[in-house]
Amino acid sequence: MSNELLTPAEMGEADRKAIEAGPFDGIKLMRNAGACVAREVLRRYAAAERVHVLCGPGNNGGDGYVVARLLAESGVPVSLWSSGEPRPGSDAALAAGECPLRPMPLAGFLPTTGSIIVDALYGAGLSRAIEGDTVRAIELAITFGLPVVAIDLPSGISGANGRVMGAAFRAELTITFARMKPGHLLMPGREYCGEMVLSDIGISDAVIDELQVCTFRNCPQLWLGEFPVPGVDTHKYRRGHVGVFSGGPASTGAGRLSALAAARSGAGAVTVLSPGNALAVNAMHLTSIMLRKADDGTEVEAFIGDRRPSAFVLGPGFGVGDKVREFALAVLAVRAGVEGLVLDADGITSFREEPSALFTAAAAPDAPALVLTPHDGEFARLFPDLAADEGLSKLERARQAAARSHGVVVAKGADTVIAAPDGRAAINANGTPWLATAGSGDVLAGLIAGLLAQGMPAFGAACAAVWIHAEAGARFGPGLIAEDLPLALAPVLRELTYSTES
Ligand SMILES: NC(=O)C1=CN([C@@H]2O[C@H](COP(=O)(O)OP(=O)(O)OC[C@H]3O[C@@H](n4cnc5c(N)ncnc54)[C@H](O)[C@@H]3O)[C@@H](O)[C@H]2O)[C@@H](O)CC1
Ligand SMILES: [K+]
Repeated sequence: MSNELLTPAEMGEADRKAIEAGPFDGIKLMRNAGACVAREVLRRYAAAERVHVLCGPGNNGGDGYVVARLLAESGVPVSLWSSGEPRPGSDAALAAGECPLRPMPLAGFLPTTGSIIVDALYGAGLSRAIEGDTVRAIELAITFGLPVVAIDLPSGISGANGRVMGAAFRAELTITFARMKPGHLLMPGREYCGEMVLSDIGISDAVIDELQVCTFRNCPQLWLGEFPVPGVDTHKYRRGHVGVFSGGPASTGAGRLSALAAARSGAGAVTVLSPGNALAVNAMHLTSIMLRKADDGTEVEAFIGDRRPSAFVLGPGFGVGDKVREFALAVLAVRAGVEGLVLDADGITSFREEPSALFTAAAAPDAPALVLTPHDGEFARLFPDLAADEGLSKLERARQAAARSHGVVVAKGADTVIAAPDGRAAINANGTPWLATAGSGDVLAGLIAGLLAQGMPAFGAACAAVWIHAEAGARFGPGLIAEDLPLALAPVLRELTYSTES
């Protein structure tokens, strides 16, 4: 696995363990890191008239001295600038000693057009806001419109949470080592990193395994082993049955989008549970998807008893109020057969006055899995204290929300975070702005429920759905509307299904 995300502290620990385990000591790891960066610079920026390497006082600067030496040895014109001397005896001091170029003070940094910048000022060790000469260098890079290649992280971006600390370089390319960090994927860090390259510098998987990391980049590797593939002897009810609650006559579309997505995801049957006064509207728009009246808890329970549904979607277009709470608690009270409840949109907002009722129901032993899919506003309604806590990253917020709610939390956005109550979390990285369209969240909710209904565990189902949804949106591209998404899921699902067979 190479999709673990390491905080800067965990990365430091991995460096130490790798050095202890050998065969590479600190300076050798640094030479490997510098060599990876130099290779990328030579390959991608062969036409650069000059490379300005900006070195900080720590090991990030140490990588920079290696890059400067290797580029100079390759005949590239290099200017070396330093914001502070490396500590005597450190690996960075050794790397500086091996570099034939003498650094000039960063205070005098003046680039020329046609050159590029290698940013080796601060990486994992950034501990406070950037200021002074570094801010000036960042401004000059912008003024001259120079491409920036960042080593490990663009200086000024926190590896832990992706925040800009004072100011930051906007890199065209960021080369990081061993594993990515949360700050590479959380916004705004992701935008500042530009294209990302993950380089192997000789830190083994065994060393990373020892850290028992529970934060991941969301990619198929994380959940493909749990992805449902129907056996040849299956029948429709073995592929799961999803119930989707519809809103009233004027807001039935959202539920139908969820229903379509659940059906496309491979669930064998889908039923729209509709208020009596919206049955006619729903009936006009449904073909393979079933329709059933559900005006109160008794009718929901009767449906569960008769049809043995395995997952539900509640919230899209439903309207805020008592009925949501009644239906959600009725579903969470089922003790066998129902795998999960996806609570979205109005479903989340309806619990704002009394979230503990929801969380307690989800905490009960053998309760169906709860999956919450809030965007920022909905998140703040259910978890106001976490949303207001400036000290928490989106990753930490989602993780705490999952622990508190006893549910899987899908904190949506350009950097969707999926967190499980047991502490696992994944940050999604294939998001696309084309998904920022009305109804796209309804499709996501249906997709999660469809995967849950087929027996996929809740965290995996949520991660898979987020990734598949984004992949489908990105492939469709311009012109995408939510109605297109259920069908656009098909090629992505097809590829995943066949890749599990190889
Ligand atoms: N052996 C290792 O540990 C390896 C480390 N590597 C590199 O080492 C980096 C981490 O090195 P370090 O832990 O030394 O950290 P950094 O080099 O990122 O920064 C630490 C130094 O910067 C200073 N500093 C932090 N924030 C500052 C600010 N806002 N303004 C001014 N000074 C500031 C600190 O006081 C310290 O001197 C990684 O990002 C990676 O590039 C790689 O060489 C691979 C091997
Ligand atoms: K850097």
